[in-house]
Amino acid sequence: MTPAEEKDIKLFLYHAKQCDPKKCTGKKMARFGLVNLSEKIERIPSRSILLDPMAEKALSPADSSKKGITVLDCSWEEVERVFPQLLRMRLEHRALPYLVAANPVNFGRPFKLTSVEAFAASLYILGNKKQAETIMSKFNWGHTFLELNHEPLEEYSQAKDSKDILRIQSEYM
Ligand SMILES: C[S@@+](CC[C@H](N)C(=O)[O-])C[C@H]1O[C@@H](n2cnc3c(N)ncnc32)[C@H](O)[C@@H]1O
Repeated sequence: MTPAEEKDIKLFLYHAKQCDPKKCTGKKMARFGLVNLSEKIERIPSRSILLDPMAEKALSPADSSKKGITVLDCSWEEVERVFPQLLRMRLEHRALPYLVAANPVNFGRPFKLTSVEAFAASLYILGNKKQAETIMSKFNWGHTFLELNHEPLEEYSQAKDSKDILRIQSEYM
């Protein structure tokens, strides 16, 4: 698909109110109208992809038919407690493959992405590169994330399925 043909993928953010709202990248996206923000867990649409750092399956282009992408904006200290609670919901849990953070808090650290980085990486992998650039353009370090990860993101976006993603990831780790 060329960028001109891209149809926006719906983005959902469940905000657990565990971070400083002034520094929260998800809240900033909501201020720009780039994400549907909810503080009620039951509002997360079923069958959307839930970006879960602990999920067994990696996100791949084979997930492009799912109903939107959901990020759970919580503290990293709470991740291991909060995500297992969501397993009862009908969501497709997916982890992102090896990518390096470019945000000022975790710059250079693999896997530990902010909400906006996680959304942008997913959009890129699912073929919505223009939408990924649009959301990152609201952050002064946003372009750096896409630049720093350009090579793996391009490769991941050409992958066939989750297994293929893991094969590509192993070349970067
Ligand atoms: C833990 S919160 C932290 C948000 C941070 N306070 C902010 O301002 O962006 C980041 C969320 O992005 C998603 N995420 C980040 N890195 C991920 C990864 N490697 N795999 C899957 N999801 C990831 C998850 O939904 C995760 O809960």
